[in-house]
Order: sequence, then C-alpha cells, then structure tokens
Amino acid sequence: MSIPVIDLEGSLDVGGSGAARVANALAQALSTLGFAYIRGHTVAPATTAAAFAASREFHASSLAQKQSLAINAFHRGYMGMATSTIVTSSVARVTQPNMSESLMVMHELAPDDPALRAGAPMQGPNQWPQWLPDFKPRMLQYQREVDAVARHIVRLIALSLNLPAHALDHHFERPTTFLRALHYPPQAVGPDDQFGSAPHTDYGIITLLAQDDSGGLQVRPRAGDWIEAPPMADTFVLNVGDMLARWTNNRFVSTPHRVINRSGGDRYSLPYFLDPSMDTVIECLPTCTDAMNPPQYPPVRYGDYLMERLNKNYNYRRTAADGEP
Ligand SMILES: O=C(O)CCC(=O)C(=O)O
Ligand SMILES: [Fe+2]
Repeated sequence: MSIPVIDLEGSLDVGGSGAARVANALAQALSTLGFAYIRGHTVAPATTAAAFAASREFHASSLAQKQSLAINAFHRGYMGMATSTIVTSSVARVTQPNMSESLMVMHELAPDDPALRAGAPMQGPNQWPQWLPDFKPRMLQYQREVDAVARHIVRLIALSLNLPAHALDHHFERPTTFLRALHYPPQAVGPDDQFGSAPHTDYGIITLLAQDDSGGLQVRPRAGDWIEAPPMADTFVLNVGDMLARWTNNRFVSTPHRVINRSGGDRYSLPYFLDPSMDTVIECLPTCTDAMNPPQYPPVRYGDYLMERLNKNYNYRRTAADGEP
C-alpha cells in the first residue's frame, strides 16, 4: 500500500466539475488510509522555504534564548527536547518522551480581541523571537497560505460528504490553529519506544504537514504494518484527525503515524493543524448516519475535548496534583 497523491489543480471553483472529481479522490483516500499527499496547491515554494529557514534559525539559537519563550498557558511558545509524552496514544503504550523540540505558533489574535482580553482558554498572544526579526513575518505568511489550502480542503471534504461546499465553513470562523516548527535531532539506536514522535493520531480535523528531505515519517494503515511517507517535493502530507473521524462517524479514518529520524542529520517539519472554534460541537454530520448506521459517539464540545488532551500530554500543563513537580 502506498499513500495516494491528490492534485488540487482545477478544484478551486468548488461549484465546478473539477472540484467534484477531486473531492471524490479525497474521500477515497481519507476513508481508507486517512493520509494523502497534496499537490497542485497554492502555497508558494518560496513561502515554505522561508518558513523552514526561519525554523532552522530559531532552533540554532541558544537554549537560553529559546527558553525565554517557554510555552505559556495558551499553548504558544517553545517546548524543549523531551517535554511531551503522548500518554493518550491509542496506538501504543508510550513511556519515553518525544525526541523533538518545537515552537508552537497558534492563531494570531488582535490585541483588543475580546476572548484574548478575557484570557479565554487557548486565546492568548503568540511568542516571537525578537532577536530574529524575519521570523514572525515569514511564519505568518506561511500560516496564511497554508490555512487557505486547509480551508479549501474542508470545502472539498464537505462536497465529498454530499454537503454543500460551504456547509462547514462557519465552524472555522474563529478557528483553533496550530503551526508547529519542529526540530528532530539525529537519533542513535536507543530504547525500543524512543521516537522523534511516538505513535499517535492527531487530535483535530485535518493536518497539512511540510517535511524536509530527511524522511522518517511513517504511517500505519488499518490492516498492515508501518509504511513510509517519504518526502515529495512541493507537496503536503494531509491526514485526518480524531475529531474529523468522529464528525464523520468513522467514515474517515484517523491513522496512527510516528517519526524516527534516522537520517543522521537534523530533521525539520512544519505541521499545520486546522481545528474548529472552541465552541463548535462535534456531532455526527447528517450525511454520515442513517437507520443502519447510527451515530457512534455522543456530541462533544471541541474546546472541552482539546483541553483534556492537552492537559494529559504536556508536562508543562500537569499540575502538582497529577504527581508532577
Ligand atoms: O514531523 C512530522 O513529520 C510529523 C509530526 C506529527 O505527526 C505531529 O506533530 O502531529
Ligand atoms: Fe501527528
């Protein structure tokens, strides 16, 4: 089994026959493997290259500089090496922390945004490395361009589920987005369950991942062993998150994946996670259920679900009551 390649070329007009054709191909990929390469997208290669360059510069900064942006309660900032353990993994019993470091950039909010001023969960300021003046504009440009592709994919997904193309748009009016500038050091042979990223499924709706040419991403199909998701120029790796699987009553599959960086060099990747508004209630979509196929999950508020997963997986969020210092 290999990961299908889906070309978005000709699908931009969501009312046209090109979009219907691409939506069908997408539905096929997302309901079987849950992963696809996306090509023919609108992110300029120079934008992606600039974002990778910015990430490399950031990770080459001193530890003290990086730690000056230590991740805040709003889940924005620097996560040092080995500070997250995917204890909620449904895929494996994970005991070793991930061998990666990253800067998490979430959706930007205006300084006068009411939710930000109220200190609402996940609605806080991003933290930017002031010593790298190019970093913020490059990341925000990348975020803008990749977000447009992600929203287009949400429309193709709606079409593929026999919904109007824009049926889901309103759930993403105040989206929850994560752009993670990840760095994986080269890994020597170590304990069995030591990974750059331990086997996991993604939390949310969709992920669009740009990876460098190191390789090391692997995907586990429902039936079968791990397969490689090798780098492919000018593509993103698209995958389904748990909330999309739940929304579609498991028509789409949230597939386990992992990273082991055996390239001998540093690996960089830029996953972008597009999730809905915190208040969106994820409840079986009307076209994903019928008399023979009742809803498999109760409705859940996305924000509640997200906070529970984050609180379990990240050291910085665990309180003393959980046995952490
Ligand atoms: O770095 C990668 O290739 C994958 C990262 C990933 O799976 C994640 O951050 O959820
Ligand atoms: Fe992932």
